[in-house]
Amino acid sequence: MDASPHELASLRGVRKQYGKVLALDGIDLAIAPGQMLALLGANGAGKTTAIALLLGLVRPDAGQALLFGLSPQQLAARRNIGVMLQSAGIADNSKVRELLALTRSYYPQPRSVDECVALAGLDGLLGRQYGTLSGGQQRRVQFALALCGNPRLLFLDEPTTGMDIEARQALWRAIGQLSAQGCAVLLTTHYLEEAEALADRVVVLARGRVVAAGSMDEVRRHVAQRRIRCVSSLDVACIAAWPEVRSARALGTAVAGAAMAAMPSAAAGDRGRGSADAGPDGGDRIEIVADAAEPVVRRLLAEDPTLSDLEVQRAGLAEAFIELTRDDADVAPATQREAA
Ligand SMILES: Nc1ncnc2c1ncn2[C@@H]1O[C@H](COP(=O)(O)OP(=O)(O)OP(=O)(O)O)[C@@H](O)[C@H]1O
Repeated sequence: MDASPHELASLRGVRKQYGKVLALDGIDLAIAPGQMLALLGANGAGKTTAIALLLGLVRPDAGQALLFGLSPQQLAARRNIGVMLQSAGIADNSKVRELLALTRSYYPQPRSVDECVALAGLDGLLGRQYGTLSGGQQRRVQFALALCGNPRLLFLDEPTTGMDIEARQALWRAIGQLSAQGCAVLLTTHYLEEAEALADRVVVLARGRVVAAGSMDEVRRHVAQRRIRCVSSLDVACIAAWPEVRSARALGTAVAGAAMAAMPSAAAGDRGRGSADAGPDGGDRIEIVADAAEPVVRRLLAEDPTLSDLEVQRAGLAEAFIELTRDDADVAPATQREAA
Protein backbone atom coordinates (compact mmCIF):
# COMPACT_ATOMS: atom_id res chain seq x y z
CA MET A 1 0.00 0.00 0.00
CA ASP A 2 1.43 3.43 -0.94
CA ALA A 3 1.71 6.20 1.60
CA SER A 4 -0.16 9.39 0.99
CA PRO A 5 2.25 12.28 0.30
CA HIS A 6 0.39 14.08 3.08
CA GLU A 7 1.43 11.51 5.66
CA LEU A 8 4.83 11.42 7.35
CA ALA A 9 3.97 8.28 9.28
CA SER A 10 1.00 5.99 9.42
CA LEU A 11 -0.41 2.78 10.81
CA ARG A 12 -2.93 0.98 8.60
CA GLY A 13 -5.08 -1.73 10.11
CA VAL A 14 -2.29 -2.61 12.52
CA ARG A 15 -2.67 -5.46 14.95
CA LYS A 16 -0.06 -6.36 17.53
CA GLN A 17 -0.21 -9.12 20.10
CA TYR A 18 2.30 -9.89 22.86
CA GLY A 19 1.62 -13.51 23.85
CA LYS A 20 -1.98 -13.47 24.97
CA VAL A 21 -2.16 -9.68 25.27
CA LEU A 22 -3.74 -7.93 22.29
CA ALA A 23 -1.97 -4.55 22.49
CA LEU A 24 -3.36 -3.09 19.24
CA ASP A 25 -6.49 -4.34 17.55
CA GLY A 26 -6.47 -3.08 13.96
CA ILE A 27 -5.73 0.61 14.37
CA ASP A 28 -5.35 3.35 11.76
CA LEU A 29 -3.58 6.61 12.40
CA ALA A 30 -1.57 9.08 10.41
CA ILE A 31 0.47 12.19 11.01
CA ALA A 32 0.78 14.95 8.43
CA PRO A 33 3.64 17.44 7.92
CA GLY A 34 3.72 20.14 10.59
CA GLN A 35 0.97 18.45 12.59
CA MET A 36 1.01 18.11 16.36
CA LEU A 37 -0.79 14.87 17.13
CA ALA A 38 -1.49 13.71 20.67
CA LEU A 39 -2.02 10.03 21.34
CA LEU A 40 -4.11 9.81 24.47
CA GLY A 41 -5.07 6.77 26.47
CA ALA A 42 -5.04 5.17 29.88
CA ASN A 43 -2.23 2.86 31.05
CA GLY A 44 -1.92 -0.12 28.74
CA ALA A 45 -4.09 1.42 25.99
CA GLY A 46 -1.39 0.72 23.38
CA LYS A 47 0.26 4.14 22.92
CA THR A 48 3.88 3.01 23.33
CA THR A 49 3.26 -0.01 21.11
CA ALA A 50 1.95 2.32 18.38
CA ILE A 51 5.13 4.41 18.59
CA ALA A 52 7.34 1.30 18.67
CA LEU A 53 5.69 0.10 15.45
CA LEU A 54 6.23 3.45 13.74
CA LEU A 55 9.88 3.38 14.80
CA GLY A 56 10.37 -0.18 13.56
CA LEU A 57 11.23 -1.42 17.06
CA VAL A 58 8.49 -4.03 16.78
CA ARG A 59 6.73 -5.43 13.72
CA PRO A 60 2.96 -5.65 13.27
CA ASP A 61 1.27 -9.06 13.25
CA ALA A 62 -1.11 -7.67 10.63
CA GLY A 63 -1.46 -4.37 8.79
CA GLN A 64 1.27 -1.94 7.87
CA ALA A 65 3.46 0.69 9.49
CA LEU A 66 4.99 3.35 7.25
CA LEU A 67 7.55 6.04 7.99
CA PHE A 68 8.10 8.60 5.22
CA GLY A 69 6.50 6.09 2.87
CA LEU A 70 9.03 3.37 3.72
CA SER A 71 9.27 0.49 6.12
CA PRO A 72 10.32 1.96 9.51
CA GLN A 73 13.19 -0.57 9.57
CA GLN A 74 14.90 1.25 6.68
CA LEU A 75 17.60 3.69 7.71
CA ALA A 76 16.46 6.20 5.08
CA ALA A 77 13.08 6.36 6.82
CA ARG A 78 14.65 7.06 10.19
CA ARG A 79 16.97 9.87 9.07
CA ASN A 80 14.32 12.52 9.50
CA ILE A 81 13.02 11.61 12.91
CA GLY A 82 13.89 12.45 16.49
CA VAL A 83 12.83 10.17 19.31
CA MET A 84 12.30 10.55 23.04
CA LEU A 85 11.11 7.30 24.57
CA GLN A 86 10.17 6.47 28.16
CA SER A 87 13.36 4.45 28.67
CA ALA A 88 16.46 6.12 27.28
CA GLY A 89 19.30 3.61 27.90
CA ILE A 90 21.89 6.39 28.22
CA ALA A 91 25.20 5.61 29.97
CA ASP A 92 25.33 7.28 33.38
CA ASN A 93 29.00 8.26 33.09
CA SER A 94 28.62 10.14 29.79
CA LYS A 95 28.85 13.90 29.95
CA VAL A 96 25.93 15.81 28.45
CA ARG A 97 28.30 17.64 26.06
CA GLU A 98 29.63 14.30 24.73
CA LEU A 99 26.15 12.85 24.32
CA LEU A 100 25.03 15.85 22.33
CA ALA A 101 28.16 15.85 20.15
CA LEU A 102 27.84 12.13 19.41
CA THR A 103 24.14 12.32 18.55
CA ARG A 104 24.61 15.44 16.38
CA SER A 105 27.35 13.60 14.45
CA TYR A 106 24.80 11.06 13.14
CA TYR A 107 22.89 13.72 11.20
CA PRO A 108 23.82 15.63 8.03
CA GLN A 109 22.41 18.98 9.20
CA PRO A 110 22.22 19.03 12.97
CA ARG A 111 21.06 21.97 15.03
CA SER A 112 23.79 24.04 16.66
CA VAL A 113 24.71 23.12 20.22
CA ASP A 114 23.58 26.59 21.35
CA GLU A 115 20.15 26.07 19.83
CA CYS A 116 19.81 22.62 21.44
CA VAL A 117 20.83 24.06 24.81
CA ALA A 118 18.33 26.92 24.50
CA LEU A 119 15.44 24.76 23.32
CA ALA A 120 15.92 22.01 25.91
CA GLY A 121 16.95 24.28 28.80
CA LEU A 122 20.39 22.71 29.26
CA ASP A 123 22.15 25.83 30.52
CA GLY A 124 24.84 24.81 32.99
CA LEU A 125 24.35 21.08 32.37
CA LEU A 126 26.76 20.41 29.46
CA GLY A 127 29.68 19.50 31.75
CA ARG A 128 27.61 17.24 34.01
CA GLN A 129 27.56 13.44 33.90
CA TYR A 130 24.15 12.15 32.83
CA GLY A 131 23.84 9.86 35.87
CA THR A 132 24.23 12.77 38.29
CA LEU A 133 21.26 14.69 36.86
CA SER A 134 17.79 14.78 38.38
CA GLY A 135 15.00 12.89 36.62
CA GLY A 136 13.60 16.11 35.14
CA GLN A 137 17.07 17.21 33.94
CA GLN A 138 17.62 13.80 32.33
CA ARG A 139 14.33 14.21 30.45
CA ARG A 140 15.59 17.57 29.15
CA VAL A 141 18.81 15.95 27.92
CA GLN A 142 16.74 13.25 26.20
CA PHE A 143 14.67 16.00 24.57
CA ALA A 144 17.86 17.73 23.35
CA LEU A 145 19.10 14.46 21.83
CA ALA A 146 15.74 13.98 20.10
CA LEU A 147 15.71 17.41 18.50
CA CYS A 148 19.44 17.89 17.74
CA GLY A 149 19.25 16.20 14.31
CA ASN A 150 16.77 18.80 13.04
CA PRO A 151 14.03 16.20 12.54
CA ARG A 152 10.93 16.63 10.38
CA LEU A 153 9.03 14.38 12.76
CA LEU A 154 9.55 14.15 16.49
CA PHE A 155 8.25 11.24 18.59
CA LEU A 156 7.77 12.16 22.24
CA ASP A 157 6.58 9.33 24.50
CA GLU A 158 5.26 10.95 27.68
CA PRO A 159 7.94 13.66 27.51
CA THR A 160 7.09 15.60 30.66
CA THR A 161 6.76 12.67 33.08
CA GLY A 162 8.81 13.49 36.17
CA MET A 163 9.07 17.20 35.40
CA ASP A 164 7.92 19.95 37.74
CA ILE A 165 5.38 22.46 36.47
CA GLU A 166 7.99 25.03 35.45
CA ALA A 167 10.05 22.49 33.50
CA ARG A 168 6.90 21.10 31.90
CA GLN A 169 5.79 24.51 30.71
CA ALA A 170 9.30 25.26 29.40
CA LEU A 171 9.19 22.01 27.42
CA TRP A 172 5.74 22.88 26.07
CA ARG A 173 7.12 26.22 24.86
CA ALA A 174 10.05 24.45 23.18
CA ILE A 175 7.73 21.95 21.49
CA GLY A 176 5.60 24.90 20.33
CA GLN A 177 8.72 26.55 18.84
CA LEU A 178 9.68 23.37 16.98
CA SER A 179 6.15 23.07 15.67
CA ALA A 180 6.19 26.70 14.52
CA GLN A 181 9.38 25.84 12.56
CA GLY A 182 7.40 23.11 10.74
CA CYS A 183 8.43 20.04 12.73
CA ALA A 184 5.61 17.51 13.11
CA VAL A 185 5.21 16.01 16.58
CA LEU A 186 3.63 12.75 17.68
CA LEU A 187 3.19 12.93 21.41
CA THR A 188 1.81 10.44 23.88
CA THR A 189 0.59 11.72 27.17
CA HIS A 190 -1.53 11.01 30.23
CA TYR A 191 -1.86 14.72 30.88
CA LEU A 192 -5.00 16.01 29.30
CA GLU A 193 -3.88 19.60 29.74
CA GLU A 194 -0.71 18.72 27.84
CA ALA A 195 -2.75 17.51 24.87
CA GLU A 196 -4.99 20.57 25.12
CA ALA A 197 -2.00 22.93 25.33
CA LEU A 198 -0.07 21.43 22.43
CA ALA A 199 -1.97 19.27 20.00
CA ASP A 200 -4.03 20.25 17.01
CA ARG A 201 -5.22 16.69 16.49
CA VAL A 202 -5.86 13.93 18.96
CA VAL A 203 -6.29 10.16 18.72
CA VAL A 204 -7.80 8.47 21.75
CA LEU A 205 -6.85 4.82 22.28
CA ALA A 206 -8.67 2.43 24.59
CA ARG A 207 -7.82 -1.24 24.92
CA GLY A 208 -5.85 -1.23 21.66
CA ARG A 209 -8.52 0.45 19.55
CA VAL A 210 -9.02 3.99 18.30
CA VAL A 211 -12.16 5.25 20.03
CA ALA A 212 -11.96 8.79 18.71
CA ALA A 213 -9.82 10.83 16.35
CA GLY A 214 -10.01 14.37 15.14
CA SER A 215 -9.31 17.90 16.20
CA MET A 216 -9.50 18.65 19.90
CA ASP A 217 -12.86 20.35 19.29
CA GLU A 218 -14.19 17.41 17.27
CA VAL A 219 -13.30 14.99 20.05
CA ARG A 220 -15.03 17.23 22.56
CA ARG A 221 -18.08 17.50 20.29
CA HIS A 222 -18.13 13.72 19.96
CA VAL A 223 -19.05 13.72 23.60
CA ALA A 224 -20.88 17.01 23.68
CA GLN A 225 -21.69 16.86 27.34
CA ARG A 226 -22.66 19.88 29.38
CA ARG A 227 -21.98 20.49 33.03
CA ILE A 228 -24.87 22.24 34.79
CA ARG A 229 -24.51 23.72 38.24
CA CYS A 230 -27.27 25.24 40.34
CA VAL A 231 -28.72 25.54 43.81
CA SER A 232 -31.90 23.52 44.01
CA SER A 233 -34.22 21.92 46.52
CA LEU A 234 -34.88 18.99 44.15
CA ASP A 235 -33.70 15.53 45.17
CA VAL A 236 -30.40 14.78 43.45
CA ALA A 237 -31.30 11.08 43.14
CA CYS A 238 -34.45 12.03 41.20
CA ILE A 239 -32.47 14.33 38.88
CA ALA A 240 -29.97 11.53 38.27
CA ALA A 241 -32.80 9.38 36.92
CA TRP A 242 -33.83 11.89 34.22
CA PRO A 243 -33.15 10.46 30.76
CA GLU A 244 -30.61 13.06 29.53
CA VAL A 245 -28.65 13.06 32.79
CA ARG A 246 -25.36 11.15 32.96
CA SER A 247 -24.64 11.95 36.56
CA ALA A 248 -25.82 14.27 39.30
CA ARG A 249 -24.08 15.01 42.51
CA ALA A 250 -24.52 17.16 45.54
CA LEU A 251 -21.10 18.34 46.67
CA GLY A 252 -18.87 15.27 47.22
CA THR A 253 -21.47 12.59 46.55
CA ALA A 254 -22.58 11.49 43.13
CA VAL A 255 -25.53 9.59 41.79
CA ALA A 256 -25.26 7.67 38.54
CA GLY A 257 -27.66 8.93 35.88
CA ALA A 258 -30.14 6.84 33.94
CA ALA A 259 -27.83 6.59 30.94
CA MET A 260 -24.48 5.86 32.61
CA ALA A 261 -22.36 6.99 35.50
CA ALA A 262 -19.74 8.97 33.59
CA MET A 263 -17.90 10.81 36.32
CA PRO A 264 -15.10 9.16 38.29
CA SER A 265 -16.73 10.21 41.53
CA ALA A 266 -19.96 8.40 40.67
CA ALA A 267 -19.55 5.62 43.21
CA ALA A 268 -21.89 2.70 42.68
CA GLY A 269 -23.43 2.81 46.11
CA ASP A 270 -23.84 6.59 46.25
CA ARG A 271 -27.50 7.00 45.61
CA GLY A 272 -28.65 9.39 48.30
CA ARG A 273 -28.41 13.10 48.86
CA GLY A 274 -25.26 12.69 50.94
CA SER A 275 -23.77 15.52 52.94
CA ALA A 276 -24.53 18.29 50.47
CA ASP A 277 -23.64 21.91 51.04
CA ALA A 278 -26.69 24.07 51.52
CA GLY A 279 -26.94 26.89 48.98
CA PRO A 280 -27.78 30.46 50.04
CA ASP A 281 -31.53 29.87 49.51
CA GLY A 282 -31.65 26.68 51.51
CA GLY A 283 -31.33 24.27 48.53
CA ASP A 284 -28.34 22.08 47.74
CA ARG A 285 -25.50 22.95 45.37
CA ILE A 286 -25.87 20.42 42.61
CA GLU A 287 -23.67 19.48 39.67
CA ILE A 288 -25.23 17.65 36.77
CA VAL A 289 -23.48 16.21 33.71
CA ALA A 290 -25.93 15.86 30.82
CA ASP A 291 -25.89 14.98 27.13
CA ALA A 292 -27.75 18.21 26.36
CA ALA A 293 -28.31 21.19 28.61
CA GLU A 294 -31.62 22.58 27.33
CA PRO A 295 -34.09 19.82 28.33
CA VAL A 296 -32.45 19.48 31.73
CA VAL A 297 -32.46 23.22 32.40
CA ARG A 298 -36.12 23.49 31.27
CA ARG A 299 -37.11 20.69 33.62
CA LEU A 300 -35.09 22.09 36.52
CA LEU A 301 -36.81 25.48 36.17
CA ALA A 302 -40.24 23.89 35.76
CA GLU A 303 -39.92 21.64 38.81
CA ASP A 304 -38.12 24.05 41.13
CA PRO A 305 -39.35 27.65 41.20
CA THR A 306 -36.69 28.47 43.83
CA LEU A 307 -33.79 27.31 41.62
CA SER A 308 -30.89 29.77 41.64
CA ASP A 309 -27.22 30.24 40.63
CA LEU A 310 -27.74 28.39 37.34
CA GLU A 311 -24.55 27.86 35.31
CA VAL A 312 -24.03 25.79 32.14
CA GLN A 313 -20.57 24.86 30.86
CA ARG A 314 -19.21 22.63 28.13
CA ALA A 315 -17.66 19.58 29.77
CA GLY A 316 -13.85 19.59 29.52
CA LEU A 317 -11.57 17.19 27.73
CA ALA A 318 -11.26 15.24 30.97
CA GLU A 319 -14.93 14.32 30.89
CA ALA A 320 -14.72 13.61 27.16
CA PHE A 321 -11.76 11.32 27.77
CA ILE A 322 -13.50 9.40 30.56
CA GLU A 323 -16.56 9.02 28.39
CA LEU A 324 -14.57 7.78 25.39
CA THR A 325 -12.47 5.28 27.29
CA ARG A 326 -15.14 3.84 29.55
CA ASP A 327 -15.57 0.09 29.18
CA ASP A 328 -18.61 0.01 26.92
CA ALA A 329 -17.79 3.16 24.92
CA ASP A 330 -19.59 3.22 21.60
CA VAL A 331 -17.24 3.84 18.74
CA ALA A 332 -18.55 6.46 16.35
CA PRO A 333 -17.75 5.17 12.85
CA ALA A 334 -17.08 8.69 11.52
CA THR A 335 -14.36 9.24 14.06
CA GLN A 336 -12.66 5.87 13.87
CA ARG A 337 -10.30 6.69 11.04
CA GLU A 338 -7.79 9.41 11.60
CA ALA A 339 -8.02 11.80 8.65
CA ALA A 340 -4.71 13.38 7.74
N1 LIG B 1 6.97 -6.43 25.48
C1 LIG B 1 5.75 -6.71 25.93
N2 LIG B 1 5.44 -7.95 26.34
C2 LIG B 1 4.21 -8.27 26.80
N3 LIG B 1 3.18 -7.38 26.89
C3 LIG B 1 3.44 -6.11 26.50
C4 LIG B 1 4.73 -5.72 26.01
N4 LIG B 1 4.67 -4.40 25.70
C5 LIG B 1 3.41 -4.00 26.00
N5 LIG B 1 2.67 -5.03 26.47
C6 LIG B 1 1.25 -4.99 26.85
O1 LIG B 1 0.53 -4.41 25.76
C7 LIG B 1 -0.47 -3.51 26.24
C8 LIG B 1 -0.22 -2.12 25.68
O2 LIG B 1 0.97 -1.62 26.26
P1 LIG B 1 1.57 -0.18 25.87
O3 LIG B 1 2.87 -0.05 26.61
O4 LIG B 1 1.59 -0.02 24.40
O5 LIG B 1 0.46 0.79 26.49
P2 LIG B 1 0.56 2.35 26.84
O6 LIG B 1 -0.71 2.95 26.37
O7 LIG B 1 1.81 2.93 26.28
O8 LIG B 1 0.61 2.31 28.42
P3 LIG B 1 1.34 3.33 29.47
O9 LIG B 1 0.55 4.60 29.40
O10 LIG B 1 1.18 2.62 30.76
O11 LIG B 1 2.77 3.50 29.02
C9 LIG B 1 -0.39 -3.59 27.76
O12 LIG B 1 -1.36 -4.52 28.19
C10 LIG B 1 1.02 -4.07 28.02
O13 LIG B 1 1.08 -4.80 29.25
